[in-house]
Amino acid sequence: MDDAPMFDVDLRALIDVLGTNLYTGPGVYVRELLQNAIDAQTVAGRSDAPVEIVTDGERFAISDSGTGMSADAIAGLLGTIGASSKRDQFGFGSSTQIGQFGVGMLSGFLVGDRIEVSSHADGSRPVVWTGSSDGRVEMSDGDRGEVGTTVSVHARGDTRMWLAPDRVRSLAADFTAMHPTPVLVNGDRVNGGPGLFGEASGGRDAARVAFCQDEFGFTPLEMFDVDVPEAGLRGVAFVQPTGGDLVARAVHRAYVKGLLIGDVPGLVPEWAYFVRVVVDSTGLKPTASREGLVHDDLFDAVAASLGDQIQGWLTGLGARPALREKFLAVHEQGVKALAAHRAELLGFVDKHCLFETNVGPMPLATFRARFDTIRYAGNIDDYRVLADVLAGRGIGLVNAGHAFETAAIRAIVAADPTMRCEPIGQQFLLSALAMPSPEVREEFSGATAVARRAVSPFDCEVSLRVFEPESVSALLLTDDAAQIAQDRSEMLSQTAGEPDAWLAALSAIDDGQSAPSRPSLVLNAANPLVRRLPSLGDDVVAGALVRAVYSQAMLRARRSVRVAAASELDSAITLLADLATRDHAEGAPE
Ligand SMILES: Nc1ncnc2c1ncn2[C@@H]1O[C@H](COP(=O)(O)OP(=O)(O)OP(=O)(O)O)[C@@H](O)[C@H]1O
Repeated sequence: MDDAPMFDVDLRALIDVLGTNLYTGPGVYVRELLQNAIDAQTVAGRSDAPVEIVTDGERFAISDSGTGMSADAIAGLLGTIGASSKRDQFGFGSSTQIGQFGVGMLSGFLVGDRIEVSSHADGSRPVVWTGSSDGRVEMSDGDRGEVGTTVSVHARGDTRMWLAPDRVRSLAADFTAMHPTPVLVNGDRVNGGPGLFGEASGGRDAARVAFCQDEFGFTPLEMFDVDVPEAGLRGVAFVQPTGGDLVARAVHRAYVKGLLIGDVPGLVPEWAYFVRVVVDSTGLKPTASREGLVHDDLFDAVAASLGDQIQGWLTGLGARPALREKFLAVHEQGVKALAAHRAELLGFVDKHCLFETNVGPMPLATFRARFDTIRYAGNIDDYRVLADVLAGRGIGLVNAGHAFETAAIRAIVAADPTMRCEPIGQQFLLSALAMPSPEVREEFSGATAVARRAVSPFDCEVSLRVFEPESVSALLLTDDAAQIAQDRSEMLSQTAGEPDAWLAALSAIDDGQSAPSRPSLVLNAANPLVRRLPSLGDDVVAGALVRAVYSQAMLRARRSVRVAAASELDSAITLLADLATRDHAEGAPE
């Protein structure tokens, strides 16, 4: 069995795979070697001792005072790809160290062809191990005095930039910013300073603001602590001071055991788009590249828990009016937009987000306490037509003119079965406007019939009401459903006879439905011109007057006139203009 053939590994090819598929760039070698040094010191109980990097652009060397490795350990661990001392017998990663895959050291080959490890373990002879990217390894006696390890890499010609002191300094500083172990690059400490997670005294909050500005690019509106004990996670949530991007996935900053993982999407639920978090966790698992987190059950539990904590913060705004106002000034539309899809936001939107209503701006909860039914207009035109008239009659109306407001209202109502909700369109006005007296109705019976005939080419109902102001001769009330039905029937009639399968299908659907309500021309019996209708005695003139009134109502409702209707309306107005001017023109031809 011992003689059984083994895999030969083409190390160069393996390094290419790691470089192009696992890691985002050659700079990861700084991170991997730093992490090995910190892990070794953690195991040796010397986390407070500095890890020192010396680099001049040609040669990079990192020294630690960790456990060191004996010749046997080096042969077993470094000479065997995938071997790691950081997994237990069951293959589980260590709770204190970061590494576990046994490939990190290979990242040195991304920038150099030779890695030299000079190590001294307690009770063993110092040793030097050299590994080459062509797969050759050498071992010789070393002369290192203190226990610990120095790993050196010599730059390949094209990789010198990755060993440049400034570059190394910035990579090391980013990676170890949250770690207590002091890291020196060419003698200068690159990490430390007041941490994000210490006590409030000692500059912690200023450090948090600076972190948010540097890393997320904004000064937070508010910041608060978050923690998820089962993931050994602590963190800070920063609330964005400007409306965030609802579509882009927000990324958050994650550290594991104090070492940078990077930007991680999905760490908080998408509805909490207004928050960015920085977290440090001992339980979340880094991916093999260590530049992302494994999306396992614990990750999902963390996202859910952070969501709960952000929701708790939102709820708490109820008792903090000044901050709530600031928050709503930038995020009101955003949370309204998401409320329909996120039960977590509904309560907040219901209680605190203002909706325009015909009795002043107010949250829906306040509106509901005042009116037993949430009546809302689903578009702004309808709202404008209806708001004042209904307010005058004591009927509350919400402007749900933006699509997401309608959706938010529906979701809020759906969450509470005791609540009543009624979308209303312009036709609702018909029931809200006063009917004329029986005498006036009687007086208008003939005129109404003439009016119906006059507007019959426009597929329109005629009703008679009395309303303010008198100067308005008529209203054209068109609900969306009626308008859509009218547009569709017009489209069908224009294309009649054309063999179009899509239109045929539409027409088939149409046949199966009961006729939708048609637009209504509501004549105002209080208007002087309309009042003249019953006494005109000439149906042609009366018809022309109704069509002129219809044109005015069209203009007022900001509806455009269809081509077919335009000529009918044109001749009506010409007739009236002719009648009105006939007696004034001197010497003009008849
Ligand atoms: N500076 C060091 N001091 C002591 N031991 C070390 C040092 N660097 C590496 N080792 C040993 O070599 C092993 C292999 O290191 P390598 O970086 O390849 O993988 P790892 O750190 O175990 O896992 P990962 O691939 O996840 O980083 C380590 O498990 C550790 O036992």
